[in-house]
Amino acid sequence: MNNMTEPCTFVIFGATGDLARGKLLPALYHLDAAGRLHPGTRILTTGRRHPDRDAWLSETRADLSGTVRGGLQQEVFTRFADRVDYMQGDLRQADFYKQLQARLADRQGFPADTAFYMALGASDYAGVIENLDRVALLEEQLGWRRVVIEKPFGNDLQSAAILQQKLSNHLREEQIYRIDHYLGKETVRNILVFRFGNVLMEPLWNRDTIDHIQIIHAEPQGIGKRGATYDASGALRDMIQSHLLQLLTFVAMESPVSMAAEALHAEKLKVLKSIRPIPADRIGDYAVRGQYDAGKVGPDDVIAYRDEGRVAADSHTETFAALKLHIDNWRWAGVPFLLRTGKRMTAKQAMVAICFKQPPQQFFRSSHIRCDASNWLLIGIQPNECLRLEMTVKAPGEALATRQTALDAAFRKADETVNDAYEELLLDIVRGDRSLFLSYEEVTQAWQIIDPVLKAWSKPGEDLHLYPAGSWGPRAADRLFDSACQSWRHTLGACGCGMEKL
Ligand SMILES: NC(=O)C1=CN([C@@H]2O[C@H](COP(=O)(O)OP(=O)(O)OC[C@H]3O[C@@H](n4cnc5c(N)ncnc54)[C@H](OP(=O)(O)O)[C@@H]3O)[C@@H](O)[C@H]2O)C=CC1
Ligand SMILES: O=C1O[C@H](COP(=O)(O)O)[C@@H](O)[C@H](O)[C@H]1O
Repeated sequence: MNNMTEPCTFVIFGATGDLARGKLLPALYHLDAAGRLHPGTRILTTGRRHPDRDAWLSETRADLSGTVRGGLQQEVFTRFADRVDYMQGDLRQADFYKQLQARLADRQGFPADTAFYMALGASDYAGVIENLDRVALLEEQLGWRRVVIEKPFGNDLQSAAILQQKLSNHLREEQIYRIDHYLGKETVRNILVFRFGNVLMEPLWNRDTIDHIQIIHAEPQGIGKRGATYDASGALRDMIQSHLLQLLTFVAMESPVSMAAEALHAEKLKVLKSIRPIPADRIGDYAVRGQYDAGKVGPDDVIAYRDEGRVAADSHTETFAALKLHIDNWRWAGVPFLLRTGKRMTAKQAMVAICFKQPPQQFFRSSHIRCDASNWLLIGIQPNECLRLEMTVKAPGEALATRQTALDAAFRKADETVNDAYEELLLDIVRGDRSLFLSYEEVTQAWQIIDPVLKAWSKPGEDLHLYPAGSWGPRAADRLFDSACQSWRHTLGACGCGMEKL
């Protein structure tokens, strides 16, 4: 067994939802398969949709068959299923907590150390925690009690403050794990290693050589069955307030004094604090919103966002958001950071794309500046995890003709697998390691940045651009660039890293 943790109980609220089905349960299964879950660890899942354990388990088995690496292994699934219990109920009803308390208290093998996981919409967190405390489930006499809060932490700056106030009535800060699964991704943590484990890039990593930076997340999926949760959220809250701003901090921060939680939090917070506020009267110059219309993703015809289940027919919730930010500090003055995310886009790709400035003199070109002569560093996060450096080289034959070529570096060897983000983070919770979880200050600072945009987008308006499903989003997002030479990067393309796709 490798890195096995102590036995504990995971209680998952929202275990019938998209997050649990698509990410949390596969992560727990993978940990079990790898012998990283203690044999005594138990999982109590809750939801409304299924009446009993059998119904929940049968859906979970079908889900896992489609999601786990290397296909479902019956032996592992049997062991996994033996750990799991399910409780149906409405978590807005007080009775639910009495039943939960009874289920955990009769100690049907549930270890006392317990992590409560909120795989729920943001508006439910405070109520659940208050109720857990009411039935004494947060008391720590017998073992630790930790609460995992999914992003977004609140709905805006004000509600985040209210949520924090409510949590602190029931929990010590050390019990709160504000999760952002992007920080659990190995390719995201590799940004820190790439930056601070090599001397090569540091002299170039600033305003002198960098033209602009793009932080991109595109996915072809729509919102599936999570209409109710997503329609109350939107792309800005769902992806930018958390994941993309966290990626930005990794790209932009100064070297921390160590990789310990406080040191990382401090450097990330400095970056967030240096971001120039977006002026409320000029939102359109800095932010573009869109919503997917019907279209074609690959070979499939797909419906418009407004026709998805549990979405308001006149919804103005954005499924695409793009933002231009400036970091007003010594290193980054004058370098725009462009963030873009969208659902029902052409293809899946998350990456950081760093565009370097044009050479000061064009020896190998006609006198006018050519847009395609920039060097790019592309840091693939998923599914293509390659590191790619695009540069200008001489084209064979013609005198001084040039062309672009790429140096590709694999993130992993072909026979290595990369753990899911949630695998590591779930173990960190059990170990009590909060270094990859967010501080409250970071969360509020991130809300501070996007709050003016949220306010402007809370109303319907002509600035909500419909884009066909299967495209790269609305063309209006192009207007965020400062120069005609700048344009969005979409994918890493065929990266010659020799990596097999997981
Ligand atoms: N989906 C993803 O990939 C990711 C999501 N997140 C975050 O995770 C959270 C959950 O998202 P997601 O799973 O997508 O949302 P879903 O809408 O898919 O799931 C919501 C879950 O909450 C349950 N629920 C809602 N109301 C009640 C209630 N009154 N009583 C009992 N259960 C209830 C639902 O149960 P039922 O369906 O049985 O009614 C369902 O299990 C969000 O905050 C999101 O931002 C974070 C990272 C990734
Ligand atoms: O937090 C979320 O993330 C997923 C995308 O996660 P990834 O690891 O697959 O990139 C997104 O689909 C979801 O809407 C959002 O809530």
